[in-house]
Amino acid sequence: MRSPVTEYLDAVRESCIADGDDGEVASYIPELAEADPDLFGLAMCTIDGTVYASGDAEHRFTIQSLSKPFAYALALADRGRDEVLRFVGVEPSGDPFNEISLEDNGRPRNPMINIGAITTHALVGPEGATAEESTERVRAGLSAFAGRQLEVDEAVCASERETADRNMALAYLVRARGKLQDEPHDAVDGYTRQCSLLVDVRDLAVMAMTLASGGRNPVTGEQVVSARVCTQVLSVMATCGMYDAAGDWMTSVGIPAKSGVSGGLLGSLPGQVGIGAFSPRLDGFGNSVRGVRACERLSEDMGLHLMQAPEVAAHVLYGVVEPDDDADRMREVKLQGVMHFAAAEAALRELAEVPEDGAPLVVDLSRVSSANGVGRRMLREGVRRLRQDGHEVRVEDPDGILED
Ligand SMILES: NC(=O)CC[C@H](N)C(=O)O
Repeated sequence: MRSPVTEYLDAVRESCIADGDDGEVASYIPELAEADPDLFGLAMCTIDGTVYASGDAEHRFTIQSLSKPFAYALALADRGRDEVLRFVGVEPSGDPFNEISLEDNGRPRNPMINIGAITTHALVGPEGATAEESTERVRAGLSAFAGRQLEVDEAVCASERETADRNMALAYLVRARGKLQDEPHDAVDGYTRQCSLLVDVRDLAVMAMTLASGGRNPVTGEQVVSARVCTQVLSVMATCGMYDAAGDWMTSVGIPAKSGVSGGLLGSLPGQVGIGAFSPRLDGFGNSVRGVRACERLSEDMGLHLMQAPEVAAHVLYGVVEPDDDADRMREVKLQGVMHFAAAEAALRELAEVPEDGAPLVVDLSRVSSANGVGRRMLREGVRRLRQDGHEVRVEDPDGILED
């Protein structure tokens, strides 16, 4: 059976093509100007590692700025958040991607624009790593996000190096402010190799889903970075990933995302989906025109906006069975769904209502699908207090939801 999801992606692609062919292929890197402007691929990866793809999904292109969130993730993993924040900020610049966006203290404003990404590249690897070691760690790290070994497109890399005056100038500026750990030439060289890694839209979808699932690659199962690192990266993508169109993007699409000049675009919706798109024609901000349209449509049709309220808490109570005088006088509180703060709060309120009539209580968690740290602590505390008040409580927890 051909999946309806694949057919849906085909329909989204076709509707974006029907909208016209505006936008220009990037030409400031001469090799990029050679791209076929009509290429258009779209892919989606789910949390269990299923990848759906449509259109030119096998075509490989250079990752360019889509590498930035992943290099940032590696720097955070290798040096820690506080250390990385000493060198690169997290504020949206509102500037184009190649602007001189420095704070008064000399820190680049964020890691998603060139000046911040060059600085970030030099922070990958252990303290004291050589420029070559950082660059190889970036290649290997991005490969782990993709779940396959990524290679550099040497022609694009050489082409960008020859025209990298502006990036070189940015690197010298940061170096002059004491925020660049490598020699400017080495940092730009490594960053350019990072941008020249070849990917296709499936890779992007898997990489995006890895960020969206707390750092675990859904296909290989490898824990690439920690969940805490992913939270930081996704937050910066949400506020800075689409350059000076970031606000417009967040309100209309509502998915943490990153774009790049070769025409790639990726979106990471925490816990739900990773999206990869490729179409080389760019708008004035340097974002893929068709990629943006496709994401707008996916978000609208599938209700993917991050700020849309989920309906978890209201349905936490599956039912209460009151003690039956004829039987063994047991009371049951049956809970269901995902146990976050809001759901656990509703459950605690229900537990607080349990009358002190001596009937033993069963708290049934067999329909609870998962709990986070807060949900678990709150439920445990509720049970502890009931017992302290003299209730006889048994917790039915076949999946070990309350265990760490
Ligand atoms: N926006 C981009 O994709 C820019 C990346 C490109 N390598 C550059 O440094 O200019």
